Amino acid sequence: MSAIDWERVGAELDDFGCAVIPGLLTPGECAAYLASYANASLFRSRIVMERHGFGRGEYQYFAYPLPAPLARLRTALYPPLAQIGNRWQRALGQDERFPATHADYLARCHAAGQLRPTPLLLKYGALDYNCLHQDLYGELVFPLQVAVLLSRPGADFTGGEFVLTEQRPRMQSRAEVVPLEQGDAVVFPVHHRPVNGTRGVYRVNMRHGVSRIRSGNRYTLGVIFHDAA
Ligand SMILES: O=C(O)CCC(=O)C(=O)O
Ligand SMILES: [Fe+2]
Repeated sequence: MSAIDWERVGAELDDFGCAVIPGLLTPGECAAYLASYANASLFRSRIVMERHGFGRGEYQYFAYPLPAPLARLRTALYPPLAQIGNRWQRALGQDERFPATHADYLARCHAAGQLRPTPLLLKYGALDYNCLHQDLYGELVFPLQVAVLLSRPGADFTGGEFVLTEQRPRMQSRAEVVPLEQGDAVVFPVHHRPVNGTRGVYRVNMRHGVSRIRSGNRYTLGVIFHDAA
């Protein structure tokens, strides 16, 4: 965690709308998260994506208390992301500021009736995919989130690329495909981000998803910082 170059992460988020943190988790940590998918007692709910028109595949939301390593990871990732989020708030002329610690942000969520944990594990098999979406779960939205690839591309699965789209006002949309290795994390905006244009700062709408898995199984850990209503 201490080795992460947050300057670079912030700059790439500004320039491209996403940034990769290589090797955020070790192969051993990835394997442990992946294995925990089978432990139903760790989760508050399981979603079969096809039933909701979300795509194909499934995911489970962790229950509170989160597994200790996950709680530590989310707490540690939050402060530098809150700084980037606050910089974006200023750029967009928004008044809301994110507190310095995740505990204080969660207290805000809880006061607003957003009480349920949102970190999740996603599981995809051959032909599965995740439609472009935004992880909004109530009024309070922390502007950045993180997804960690737990499986090995090329070995455990093929296809299944992480995809982001950026919808610019009155302009054509732009796509980014984010290559990830096992343990790499991608940081990306939950719903929008500021972009510097010739006539000042404007706001672009962001969505993320996963292209079709061609073969094998692909698992992801999703870290979202706001709780759900
Ligand atoms: O499986 C992925 O890479 C996407 C996960 C996702 O949608 C999320 O973490 O919110
Ligand atoms: Fe998502």
